[in-house]
Amino acid sequence: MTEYVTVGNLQVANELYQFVHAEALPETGLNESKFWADVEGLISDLTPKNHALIEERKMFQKKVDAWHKDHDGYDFQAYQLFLEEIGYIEPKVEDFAIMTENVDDVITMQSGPQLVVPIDNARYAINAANARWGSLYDALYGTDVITEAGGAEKTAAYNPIRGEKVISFAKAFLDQHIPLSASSHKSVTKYVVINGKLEVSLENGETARLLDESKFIGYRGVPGNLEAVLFKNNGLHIEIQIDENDSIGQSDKAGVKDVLIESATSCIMDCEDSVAAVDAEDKTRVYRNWLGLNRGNLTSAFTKNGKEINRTLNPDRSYTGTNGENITLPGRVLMFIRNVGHLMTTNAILNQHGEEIPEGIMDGVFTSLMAKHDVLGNSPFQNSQKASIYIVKPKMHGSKEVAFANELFNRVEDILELPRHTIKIGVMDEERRTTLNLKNCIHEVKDRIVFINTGFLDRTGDEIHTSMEAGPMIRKGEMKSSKWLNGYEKNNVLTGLGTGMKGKAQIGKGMWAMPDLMSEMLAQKGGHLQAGGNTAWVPSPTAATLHALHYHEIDVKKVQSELEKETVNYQTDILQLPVAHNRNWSTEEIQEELDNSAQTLLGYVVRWVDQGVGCSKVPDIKDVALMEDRATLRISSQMLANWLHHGICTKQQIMDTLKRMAKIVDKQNEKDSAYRAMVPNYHESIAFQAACDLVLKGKEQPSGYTEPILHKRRLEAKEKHQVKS
Ligand SMILES: CC(=O)SCCNC(=O)CCNC(=O)[C@H](O)C(C)(C)COP(=O)(O)OP(=O)(O)OC[C@H]1O[C@@H](n2cnc3c(N)ncnc32)[C@H](O)[C@@H]1OP(=O)(O)O
Ligand SMILES: O=CC(=O)O
Ligand SMILES: [Mg+2]
Repeated sequence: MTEYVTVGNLQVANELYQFVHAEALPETGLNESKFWADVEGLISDLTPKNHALIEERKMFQKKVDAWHKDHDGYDFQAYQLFLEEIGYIEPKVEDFAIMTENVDDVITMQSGPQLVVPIDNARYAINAANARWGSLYDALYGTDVITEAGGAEKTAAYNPIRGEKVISFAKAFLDQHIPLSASSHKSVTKYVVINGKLEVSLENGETARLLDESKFIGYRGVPGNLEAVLFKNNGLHIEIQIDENDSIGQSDKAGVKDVLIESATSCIMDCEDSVAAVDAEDKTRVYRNWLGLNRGNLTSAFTKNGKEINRTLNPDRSYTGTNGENITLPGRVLMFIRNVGHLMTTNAILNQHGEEIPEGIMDGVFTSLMAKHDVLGNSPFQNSQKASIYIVKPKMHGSKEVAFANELFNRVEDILELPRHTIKIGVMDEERRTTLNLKNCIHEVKDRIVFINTGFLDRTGDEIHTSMEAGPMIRKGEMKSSKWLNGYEKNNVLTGLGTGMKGKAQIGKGMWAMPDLMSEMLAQKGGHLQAGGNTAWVPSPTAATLHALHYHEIDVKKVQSELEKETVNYQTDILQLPVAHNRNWSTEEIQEELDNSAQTLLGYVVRWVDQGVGCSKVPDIKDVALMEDRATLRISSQMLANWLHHGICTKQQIMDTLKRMAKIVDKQNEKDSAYRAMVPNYHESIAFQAACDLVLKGKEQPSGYTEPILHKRRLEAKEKHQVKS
């Protein structure tokens, strides 16, 4: 049972109240009683508006459902007109350009990878904050980018054959982007600095310089005996590390022990898709981690490979510049915090009627309160050089919901005594009504917007749910190449550019959801830059280091300058529903689709409900490990619900499939001592019941979201098993 403290007319969970009182509020310059009184006023003013917006979502869904039921077949013109008439497609605002000020250079000047991390996991969150720099040697050695052919297996001890391949790849990368005036980095025997310029000795006895000398910008050590050489290409840094005594450096002609890559320039500390936080206890843990990141004192102690590790935030990096001046580069990423959306309520605070308050309002207040410590300089580190707070707001439907987020942020700034527009917003374009009205959405926050991003996973879930009554959907694997999705991606970039985002805000692309397929990522994810994205999401620091290589190859600003000339309207494409017209799937194909969705769904849900893990790596039926989160779960559950609704499969088939897949998932988790098997007591397993609900009640879930069922079942599991998170 949650214990509450009465604060004015609010009931605040004791755990949260004590945290705010003792840890979050001190040194913010805020008066505690005024703060709570202001929060109470905010909750009482904005809760009815929040609820009204959720009601409006239901109203639209009802009308869309009814339209499809009334219209056999798909008449595009009629459908478009209908959406306009009901206000689902809004009249477009006049042209405008965003006006956001005080935005960090990472956003306005640099293009680079964006890492996402569940903030409830301190060990991962600190790792993410430190992922600004990554070892290219480690990223290559540890992944499938380097094949195991020819004796290059990943062995427990260092495999010099694999090591050779890694070094060769890294030096070829240097040759491509930091070329020498002659020969190759592979032939360098010494790097030295002479009169502020880099000079290299080659194994043939000759010397060379850089083809473009401006790419050398600094060093560590002394000019004749360097420890590090610093380069800049396309706005991103590369550091060659030299140490002849190091085990790798010893075997290198020039003593090179590693090539460090500026990797994730920014990171999203996530409170949403990747997090399982269902009550005051969980939310306080989330907020405490965020506070620690803003105060610079978050730590995590753990044992890895028999070694005790105490992980802390990395300091900035120092170099000597070419004119002998000191250069300092950030040692950490620029952090955004992703709040939850407008849907859920939380029992961490109850209002004057004893009702749960909207969780998004609570996140807005508290994540900004923690970030005020960064604005005030209450940390040895600095996140924003421009005294800004960066919040990503997900899962908003249409411009009214964005206007609501703006109103919330205005009010929060007033409560926290922050200048107007200190809080910047990243708008996730991941719901259909936002895609169709993106320009209007951006307009509502034109003074604080710093990013738009295609969250194509949630967006796919919303596409399925919105058109549930239109017919059975195409198979999951076909979604990525479907017309609507392509149009959605293009519309996002062109709308961003059309509202003046080039050089002012990020136009982001979505997650690489196959964390172990790095070779494939290297082959494909450059496409995000070619499409005009100046950032794109990666699931791990290693992926960030590898994805950073794309930004050396492609100058996104140039790509964007070309795209800015395009004036295509993609609305017609966006409205092409992914309904399967050719439905002659074989029994095997149908079963394969059911198996695939059921396996990843169960593999994710069982850890969420029983263990409170919000993001997991789950093998699919082909044994490819997939990043699963609430958005991918939304797709799987809505797919199954859609096929069930249209009679492509029966309830019995779904149940048989879930039960069969539960056995496989149990087997996959057999080495986890904390795991609770779902088989044979399906009725006892709260996780299995949650999985069933997600499919069988999927059609009724608001916008097809998974969190109402996940939260309810997790709370039930915590209660039943007396779990402390
Ligand atoms: C639709 C959307 O909203 S997408 C956004 C939401 N998704 C995410 O945020 C994905 C974040 N990624 C993750 O949570 C993880 O990478 C997972 C769950 C996919 C895989 O996790 P694991 O199975 O533990 O990965 P794996 O064993 O390969 O690697 C673990 C190591 O990588 C690190 N790591 C993995 N992912 C991350 C990350 N996102 N940030 C920082 N470090 C990370 C861990 O700290 C750990 O290193 P350590 O032992 O030194 O601490
Ligand atoms: O949040 C990201 C998504 O794809 O959904
Ligand atoms: Mg999402």
